[in-house]
Amino acid sequence: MPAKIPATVVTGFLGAGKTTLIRHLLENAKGKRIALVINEFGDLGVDGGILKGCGIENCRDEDVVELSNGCICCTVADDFIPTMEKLLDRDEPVDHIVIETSGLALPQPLIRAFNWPGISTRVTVDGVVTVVDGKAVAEGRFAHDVAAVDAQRAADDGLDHETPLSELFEDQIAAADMIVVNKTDLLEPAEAEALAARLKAEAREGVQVVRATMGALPVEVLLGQGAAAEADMEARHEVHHHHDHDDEDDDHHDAAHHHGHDEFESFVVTRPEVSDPKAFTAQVAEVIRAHDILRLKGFVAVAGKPMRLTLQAVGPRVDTHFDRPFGSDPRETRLVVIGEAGLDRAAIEAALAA
Ligand SMILES: Nc1nc2c(ncn2[C@@H]2O[C@H](COP(=O)(O)OP(=O)(O)OP(=O)(O)O)[C@@H](O)[C@H]2O)c(=O)[nH]1
Repeated sequence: MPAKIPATVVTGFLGAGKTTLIRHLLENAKGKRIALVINEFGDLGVDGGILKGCGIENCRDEDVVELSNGCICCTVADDFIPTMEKLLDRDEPVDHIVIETSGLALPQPLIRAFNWPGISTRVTVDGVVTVVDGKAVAEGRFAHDVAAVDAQRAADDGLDHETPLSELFEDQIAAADMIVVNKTDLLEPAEAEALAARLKAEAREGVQVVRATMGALPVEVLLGQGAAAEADMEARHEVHHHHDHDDEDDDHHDAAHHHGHDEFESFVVTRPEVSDPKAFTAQVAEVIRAHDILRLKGFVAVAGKPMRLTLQAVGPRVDTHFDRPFGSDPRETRLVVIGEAGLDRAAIEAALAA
């Protein structure tokens, strides 16, 4: 039987730097043929848009596959498995598969999917790489205190003291083989070191914690971990208490807390060309602040410029750069807005159109 194809799962909270890390990996793949599978939150396909046509030599458009919008634990049978099978059935096999999970997805259901008959004999999870926004976590935005939570749980089993965001973060840490403390350029060296030490203490035994800027890590560090993560799911248990009840309580499968993604929503805002990109960026920053938007990203059409302006905002920080000509895509501004459920869509649309 041929050796299993290794797959690396890249997970991490919204805007932590997953796409940036993958881009760096592709640019430095040293001839390795890598296929990408992308599971995005929001229906705009920004990450696919950034990675497709990225101009990187050994990254061909057909090597980038986007999964339909939605969480993998719901779509595994009709979307994820067929996508993987198609990839594995190619005449020219790839050397490695990299899967970018949605920044709001639990990694565990995806890893578990590798045990499905049909693919379990052909592919293995080489490693789960959890990318952390070092700046955000150091500022305590997704901070959590595992010891305190455990103490609360011990005191009252029926209570859920966690917010969805911190649960998600803990699940991503629990699933990791490697934790990348990214955005260290925004931290003092001592802060980055302290954060790395803290995450190491919270992670499973033996998990590597590395620091990075713009996800720049050698391919040898990221790939080839040989973890076979799908085979030791018990060690990577979800923090979410609801998964403990899955067997006895299947009726509640649709309840929001079962998935951890219904607490979030996203929509796309479309605008015509923008004449003053600086002013528009400031406007975006203001809207983010006013509406507690978690993540906003997409492409801006700037009057008189043939290139699209990529706009990326993580919390209050907005980055922009021109990436490539619009090509056959419509010349318009399209932004995906992601936040916790209850976003005031009409007000956000109005504010972005002002
Ligand atoms: N200063 C700084 N910015 C970074 C770094 N890494 C990524 N970024 C920026 O952070 C923003 C988000 O990066 P992405 O790579 O798109 O993050 P992501 O995790 O793929 O985001 P989602 O797909 O929305 O979950 C972009 O504007 C990046 O340029 C870093 O190390 N330092």
